[in-house]
Amino acid sequence: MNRPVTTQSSSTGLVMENVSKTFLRPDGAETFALRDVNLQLADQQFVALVGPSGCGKTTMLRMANGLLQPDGGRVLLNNAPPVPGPDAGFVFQSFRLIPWETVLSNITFALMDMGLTKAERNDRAMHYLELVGLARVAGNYPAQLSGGMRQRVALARALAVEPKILLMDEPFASLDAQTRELMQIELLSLWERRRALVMFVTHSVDEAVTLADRVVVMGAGRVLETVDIDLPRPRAGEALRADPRYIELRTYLWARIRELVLSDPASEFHGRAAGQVA
Ligand SMILES: Nc1ncnc2c1ncn2[C@@H]1O[C@H](COP(=O)(O)OP(=O)(O)OP(=O)(O)O)[C@@H](O)[C@H]1O
Repeated sequence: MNRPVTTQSSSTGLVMENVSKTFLRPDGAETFALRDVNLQLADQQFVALVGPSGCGKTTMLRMANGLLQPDGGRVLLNNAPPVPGPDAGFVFQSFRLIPWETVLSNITFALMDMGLTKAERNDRAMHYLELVGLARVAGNYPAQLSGGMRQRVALARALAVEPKILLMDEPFASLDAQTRELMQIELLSLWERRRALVMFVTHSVDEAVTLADRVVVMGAGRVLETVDIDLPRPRAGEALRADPRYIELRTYLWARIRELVLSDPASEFHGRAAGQVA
């Protein structure tokens, strides 16, 4: 399973070549967020990024939509440097909805700079609200919705711009276990219907294996390994979790991440034996 980074002949998708990024801390010290990252992700692939806290996952997402520029190397999205805007849809753990706007306006607002008429913006927003099953709350305000509903609105907003790449930064981490599983099923069903390249950051190995075609394992700013998830789709529920291949992939990835955490001097678990951490 310890495979090198694969290169694909397709020129669409996301390419990172020798990408490095350093941040300056307030005390003047340098933090290496990404070091010499090489990665090629095919269009329409579902990719999960996993790795210990601070290993560069969010930095990678921000590079993928051009919000951050590399200090070294280059990033290409469909053969051109990514530019912040409608090429990418972003979904965050904290939803980031505008509290004083209705659900519908939260989505139409994201469509403002796309050259659409007001009627087209409304139609498109309603279409995506229907897809996530929330057309009935279009006139509500975010505070009137549950956490799961808010995240579905955020998802509809990101999908409504019909992005080339969907960037999701721990989007389901703040949801309860049942809602999280339902959101995973919903996301996969939306993705099956309208494919885009998805980069999905998660701390959950189960979530990564359930959702992704490929899991990118990161540690200390580097891509350490990519693992292909060769499980059949659709994926969900007990049958998936009982699949011996699922268990094998999950066990392998969990052991890999545990090893990274235990060997990270910045981790509170640094130096503990693997058996001491459940
Ligand atoms: N704007 C910034 N200024 C200074 N340092 C930063 C900045 N953004 C990220 N870093 C540092 O870069 C490193 C990588 O951060 P990043 O947020 O990409 O990690 P992560 O893997 O997403 O972490 P987590 O899982 O905790 O969200 C960390 O050491 C972080 O402190």
